[in-house]
Amino acid sequence: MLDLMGDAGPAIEPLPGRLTRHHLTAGAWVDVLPGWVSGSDDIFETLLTEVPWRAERRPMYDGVVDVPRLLRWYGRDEQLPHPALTEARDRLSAHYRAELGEPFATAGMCLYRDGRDSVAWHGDTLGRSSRADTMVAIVSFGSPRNLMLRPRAGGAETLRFPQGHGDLIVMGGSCQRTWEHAIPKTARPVGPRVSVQFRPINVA
Ligand SMILES: O=C(O)CCC(=O)C(=O)O
Ligand SMILES: [Fe+2]
Repeated sequence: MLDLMGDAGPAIEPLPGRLTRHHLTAGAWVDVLPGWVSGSDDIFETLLTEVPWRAERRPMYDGVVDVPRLLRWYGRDEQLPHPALTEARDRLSAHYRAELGEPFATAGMCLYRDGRDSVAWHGDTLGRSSRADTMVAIVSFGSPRNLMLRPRAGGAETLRFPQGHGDLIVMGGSCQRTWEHAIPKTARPVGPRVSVQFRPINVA
């Protein structure tokens, strides 16, 4: 999982011509590029140790439950915790500029401490993404976990996209409105994973 060349710094490959697009139903798509960021050990270490992770609690039924992952959200003008993440965001913005029509701006981060941490089925439908096509680009660091996708309309099979150290997945088109995604819990022994989600402004 971790890079063999431990002291090699992060390197971010150019995006043009390397992404594979999967067209889903209803105008949704995902682009994938495994191993987009190499030499990611340094980024992962920084994310684990320097991000001020927060535990959240949310109302559920008649009680309050712990959100099963730690969170941190970086606004448009906030310095990201590692320069390679700024470079990743800027490369994504440049590559998708024509199709997206605006840059990626915010960075949401999740820390899945082990296989018991997860995110339940949902679409990122707060803000403009409830009505309009948009993109959410996710870069993963650390232990691999599965990102699952299923159409809201039901019917089609659930799709599984394994997300490992340095992998990129971009959900685009109507994906947030017409499909749902999840990171399921796993009984396999897995170490921590951090995901960094880049979104345009007013998409969450
Ligand atoms: O961790 C991931 O890859 C997905 C996180 C996610 O879906 C979210 O924060 O909205
Ligand atoms: Fe999400």
